[in-house]
Amino acid sequence: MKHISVNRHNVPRETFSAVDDLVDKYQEELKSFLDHLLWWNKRVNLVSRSVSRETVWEHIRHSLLLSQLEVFLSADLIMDTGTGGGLPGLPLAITHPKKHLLLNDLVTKKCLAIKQIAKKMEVNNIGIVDGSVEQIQQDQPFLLISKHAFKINELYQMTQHLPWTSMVFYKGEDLSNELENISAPLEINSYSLSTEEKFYEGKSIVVVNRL
Ligand SMILES: C[S@@+](CC[C@H](N)C(=O)[O-])C[C@H]1O[C@@H](n2cnc3c(N)ncnc32)[C@H](O)[C@@H]1O
Repeated sequence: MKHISVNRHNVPRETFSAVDDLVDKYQEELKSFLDHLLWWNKRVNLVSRSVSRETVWEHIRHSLLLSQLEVFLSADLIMDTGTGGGLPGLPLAITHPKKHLLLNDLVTKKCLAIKQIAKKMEVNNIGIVDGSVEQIQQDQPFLLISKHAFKINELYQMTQHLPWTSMVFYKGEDLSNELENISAPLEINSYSLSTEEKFYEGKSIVVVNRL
């Protein structure tokens, strides 16, 4: 696939340290989000029912890794599609109050739950977009992000009509089955998160740019 270039990078240890500093700074708010998420998870299936508090906390920290990449730093409007219980969108909104985040999910009851969480926590820099990402209408350019919800080609086909500037995926490192049927020229930068920490083994953040 000559029209799609894939460049691979490793995320350095300092990036994780910077995220840990951010977690320390917003410790109280992020712990409150964790409490709300687990409370709602008993009523609405937002994350796996059997998942431990510690693992959900890791997902929150994982969500924040994007905040260290230029593609996020330079974006004012960000849409998180397939957000489920608000990951990665809500932790990013909590720690970046000057950015505006739109959180989208297909399932109305998940959207209602995250709306309630944001209201209770007074997180005012978000909007909720209920329904399939295919149906969304948006004129303003934005950064499209998604964690563990879509394959690259799947989301690309569903959002060709939207003015996203880049798409960011939280996913594994093997992209071989995800680029078929994309005819447009793209540049992909894949940032490996594999470190000595078991949680991040085989995980990456993939940035897709239109050329
Ligand atoms: C595996 S969950 C991931 C949730 C969250 N991003 C996380 O990391 O915990 C995938 C989510 O994508 C949502 N989803 C599936 N198809 C969708 C679509 N066409 N438009 C918007 N959301 C969709 C599902 O409802 C589900 O909440």
